Amino acid sequence: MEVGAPDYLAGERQTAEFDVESMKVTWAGSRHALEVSDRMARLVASDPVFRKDNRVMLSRKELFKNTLRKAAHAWKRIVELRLTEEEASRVRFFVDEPAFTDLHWGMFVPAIKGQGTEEQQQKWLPLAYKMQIIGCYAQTELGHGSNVQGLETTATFDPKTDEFIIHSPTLTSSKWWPGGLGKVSTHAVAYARLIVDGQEHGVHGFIVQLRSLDDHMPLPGITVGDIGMKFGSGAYNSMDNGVLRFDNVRIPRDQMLMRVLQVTREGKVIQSDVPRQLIYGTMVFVRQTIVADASCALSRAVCIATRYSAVRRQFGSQNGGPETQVIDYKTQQSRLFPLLASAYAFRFVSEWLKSLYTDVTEKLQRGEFSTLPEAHACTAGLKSITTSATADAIEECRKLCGGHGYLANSGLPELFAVYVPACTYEGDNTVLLLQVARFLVKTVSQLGSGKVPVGTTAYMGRARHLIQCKSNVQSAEDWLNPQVVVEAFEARSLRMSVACAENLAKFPNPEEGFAQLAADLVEAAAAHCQLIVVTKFFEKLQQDIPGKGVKKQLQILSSVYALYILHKHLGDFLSTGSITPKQGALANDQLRSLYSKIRPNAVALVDAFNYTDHYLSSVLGRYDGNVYPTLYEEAWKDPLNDSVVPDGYQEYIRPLLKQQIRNARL
Ligand SMILES: CCCCCCCCCCCCCC(=O)SCCNC(=O)CCNC(=O)[C@H](O)C(C)(C)COP(=O)(O)OP(=O)(O)OC[C@H]1O[C@@H](n2cnc3c(N)ncnc32)[C@H](O)[C@@H]1OP(=O)(O)O
Ligand SMILES: Cc1cc2nc3c(=O)[nH]c(=O)nc-3n(C[C@H](O)[C@H](O)[C@H](O)COP(=O)(O)OP(=O)(O)OC[C@H]3O[C@@H](n4cnc5c(N)ncnc54)[C@H](O)[C@@H]3O)c2cc1C
Repeated sequence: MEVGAPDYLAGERQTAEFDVESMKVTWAGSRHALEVSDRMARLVASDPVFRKDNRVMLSRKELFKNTLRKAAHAWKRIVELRLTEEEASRVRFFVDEPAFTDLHWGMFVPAIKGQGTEEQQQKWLPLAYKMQIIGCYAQTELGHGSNVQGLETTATFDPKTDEFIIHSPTLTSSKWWPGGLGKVSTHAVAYARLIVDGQEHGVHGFIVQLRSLDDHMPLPGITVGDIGMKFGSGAYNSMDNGVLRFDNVRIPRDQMLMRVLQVTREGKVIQSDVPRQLIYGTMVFVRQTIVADASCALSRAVCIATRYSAVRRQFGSQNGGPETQVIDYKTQQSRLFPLLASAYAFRFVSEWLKSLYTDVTEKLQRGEFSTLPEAHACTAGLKSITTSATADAIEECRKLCGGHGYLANSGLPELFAVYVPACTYEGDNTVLLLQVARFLVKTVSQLGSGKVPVGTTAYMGRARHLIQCKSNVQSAEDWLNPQVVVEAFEARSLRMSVACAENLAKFPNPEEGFAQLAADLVEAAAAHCQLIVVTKFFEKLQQDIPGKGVKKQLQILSSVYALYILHKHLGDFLSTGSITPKQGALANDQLRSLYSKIRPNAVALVDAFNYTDHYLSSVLGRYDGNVYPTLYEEAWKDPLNDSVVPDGYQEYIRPLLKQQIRNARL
């Protein structure tokens, strides 16, 4: 905010009962992270190349070229200022425009790191780090995305030349969707069925050069292009999602990523001690980062809706006084505050997931693979529930802003359009929950075998208690006790998983049973994942959290998150007998009183996200709350208002009006 400019939300900020600066540190993860983030946000906001207010007005070609310009400029600044990787990734984040760089840094580099041998990493990573090559992740095909084993592209070893021949045998084997592929990438990690000596060895990753490093023309045998416009204006159309076909393209043998499986010069196939599933490792990595992205997108939408709800007034004027701020309506609070609590919940669960991922990666390096299934289930499940909730929440925030939320300059329509594919990419959310369900059913089936469940399924080890326990909540106050809440969530989750396992046992063919019960299995999986989010929020509160009133606010938010989920899924809690209808009603009473506690802190709680006006790009979410004059000013900037009488008047409006006059005379 400019120094001396009026702050229309100052009154809201004065009622805060906690230290906002300390909350900023907690949200960012550390003082260092906050400092880096803050510095990079300002660097981007102050650079005119990164302006984005005109994005939705640009044609696809202009938008795309502008994205290239921004990406090149960002890289130039990163090199000039010698930014660290942490700083560089914050710059890309605040530039806030989907681009080929997301896939280069987010998937191409991690795929080589995770699936390449030491030598392969040494050869390719330095080139990628300096952006002397630009890469994408080419897995999905026209015919198959979820079913990775169903991919049709082939990689056939030719022992005569020591090469692989990469080929697209059918139309449906065309690579379809990879970001950065359409117009930019020089290289791809392409996934194909490995064939050696006529034998198939499953799907593996291959580094394939696509375009000349001299003139960017596709290499012989490569057909490549963009797949076309996507949902919304601006939005994800800055990305060149691409189509790619291979016509017997030859690559050297050492361009197969060989950490999991090696093919020797003689054509021998050697399985290393690394599990096959590591071929899916890049997806595990990215799913984990997508959970953190969910908290960013959600907090951004909530920040806009909260500030605007405090500015906007409707009805309730008494004796000519001001009308009621819409944030004071209980219905507005019951729709908005759970989303605010969810933003914090997703932030902390993503922090935890990152540490789990780091831990599992270290173990994998040491040759310990036992925690991989849990890492897969957690990343898949949390990716699924956080992205679904966030996509719904962005749309809810748009509605919370009434008519003005539908204006592009509210920032919400484009945020929704950019965000919503997160429910599909990196694994369709339903398909991912089915993976979690498989893991849960397996865990339940092993309960009697002496194998003690660990990690996020440790609670299943108390199955005997959880299957019959009764919640002892007697008052609304009791619902503020984390242990009471967690036990209700554990009982609900365990009972849903056990019910699924029992029903599955009735089918002679387990796969047929799994297919028939899929809808119930998905609900059991979601219940388990919600339990994880609730538990990790409460566990966060066990840590030392400095700053006046900060912990208190987080306690309130954690209870709001948990009781909101309980209220939303009351049917599950009641049908499993985890709580009684009376206890459900008490939870709702508690939720209502918690909303009143959030109310004076709401604006400060979104200020703690520390978003610049540039990043928010929302007239409604401006830090200073100066909404109406800005909306009015912005309207006149629309190209339609360049002339008072519109183009087309002479051809289409005037003749119409004249004709009406003639008709009227008749
Ligand atoms: C800095 C960062 C920035 C980030 C920027 C990013 C920008 C984002 C931009 C957008 C970018 C978008 C980019 C994109 O979109 S990239 C494309 C993303 N594509 C997908 O996500 C495809 C989704 N499909 C799959 O993952 C698999 O095919 C599934 C899993 C569905 C089935 O598979 P399959 O038919 O083979 O499996 P199975 O069911 O027989 O299971 C077999 C066994 O394997 C285990 N298993 C399965 N999966 C994993 C795993 N992952 N780790 C460890 N283990 C795993 C499984 O538990 C089972 O174990 P067990 O029961 O036998 O013990
Ligand atoms: C914006 C965007 C960017 C992308 N970027 C990349 C990229 O960079 N690289 C890349 O390789 N891919 C990329 N993808 C592809 C993406 O990973 C796939 O679209 C995704 O994995 C879903 O696969 P699908 O499209 O085959 O969906 P489908 O599997 O065809 O899903 C269609 C419907 O079928 C249901 N369904 C499918 N299987 C089952 C099942 N077993 N049981 C029950 N229901 C089922 C799904 O729930 C869904 O409702 C991108 C996609 C998008 C939208």
